Amino acid sequence: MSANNQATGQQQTATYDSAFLKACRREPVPHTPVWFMRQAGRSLPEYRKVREGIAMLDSCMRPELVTEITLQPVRRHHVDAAIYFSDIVVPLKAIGVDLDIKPGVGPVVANPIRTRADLAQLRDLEPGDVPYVTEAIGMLVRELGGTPLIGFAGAPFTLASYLVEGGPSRNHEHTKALMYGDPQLWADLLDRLAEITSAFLTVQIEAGASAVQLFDSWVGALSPADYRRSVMPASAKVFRAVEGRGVPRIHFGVGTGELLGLLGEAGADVVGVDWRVPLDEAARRVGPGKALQGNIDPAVLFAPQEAVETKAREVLDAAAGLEGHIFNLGHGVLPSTDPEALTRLVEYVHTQTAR
Ligand SMILES: Cc1c2[nH]c(c1CCC(=O)O)Cc1[nH]c(c(CCC(=O)O)c1C)Cc1[nH]c(c(CCC(=O)O)c1C)Cc1[nH]c(c(C)c1CCC(=O)O)C2
Repeated sequence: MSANNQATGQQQTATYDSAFLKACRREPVPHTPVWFMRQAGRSLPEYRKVREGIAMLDSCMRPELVTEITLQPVRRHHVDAAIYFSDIVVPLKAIGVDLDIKPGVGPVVANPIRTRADLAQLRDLEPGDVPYVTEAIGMLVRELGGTPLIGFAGAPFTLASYLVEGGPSRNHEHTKALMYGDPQLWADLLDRLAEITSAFLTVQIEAGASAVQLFDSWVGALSPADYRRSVMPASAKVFRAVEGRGVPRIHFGVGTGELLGLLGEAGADVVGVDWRVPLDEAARRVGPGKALQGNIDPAVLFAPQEAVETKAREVLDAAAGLEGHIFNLGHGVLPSTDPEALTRLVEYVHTQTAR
């Protein structure tokens, strides 16, 4: 057995009975598991301290720093899972795409992809392109013990949006122009991205990640018909590539109320829900055989504790009949969130649901 496979095996054994993985498998849980999207990051003073003077993308390539940042919210909040500290554009950077993450802006791409010739920027990702990922996950698996590590990647549509627009976009106009105007080039672009994303998730699983989340953050901009025709084949390809490894697959996007059924159909074991659709209604839209993750509005954390608990109670009540529920926010932790409000929320959910 290779050292990597051994790490994978050890991690899967140590974490198998965790509340988080049980909920992903829709088995009974000792308490509702909790983690937060963007739990590692600017809301934590200890994060801001270790990141001082280090650019975002550089920090993602330093295994010891990645390990420390990934562990910070686990230590502080006692969440039920860690999420690997990285970014959705890291695999693109690793294959040589000229891009950067600008503070307060997000990913910015030097040469946007809009023609067939531009596709040449996207070669296959090899494990050797991201040695720091394998190394950091190996360290994390040893440190985390029974706490599962979630690996992640950006989904083809969301990555395409950054690549085609050249940066963050409100209306995704260039992306949609390509999707509607040149369906063959669009399909080829998404297929390339599916290959890269599949390879990136596979590296994380082989290094010891216990679950993976595919972030299609901006796909809520599409109608169900367009999603099914122009995006779902590529996302489904990613889910098939990581199927059958005993590693649950989570699928999440913002504003995807009308797409929830399709997000599940694409191949997810767990569907992430934002705060716009209550979980009981989300369960009807997703159908049986899938767990749900969510879904308190991240802005609620700015209200007094009592109001946060009222909202958390509503989420737990709506989730009462679900086959499997992982408590989370409906999108990432906002940077100016009081970290103590997050710690108290974890404690509230754990005590309310202890069985
Ligand atoms: C769309 C998207 C991106 N990156 C990601 C997504 C999907 C999730 C989502 O919908 O929020 C995913 C991501 N990015 C980051 C993580 C870390 C793990 C975690 O969730 O704790 C994860 C899971 C770190 C990060 N990625 C980024 C930061 C902030 C930069 C910093 O701390 O210097 C962090 C902690 C940068 C980034 N990268 C991106 C954005 C929009 C930004 C924020 C820009 C800004 O407001 O400054 C692209």
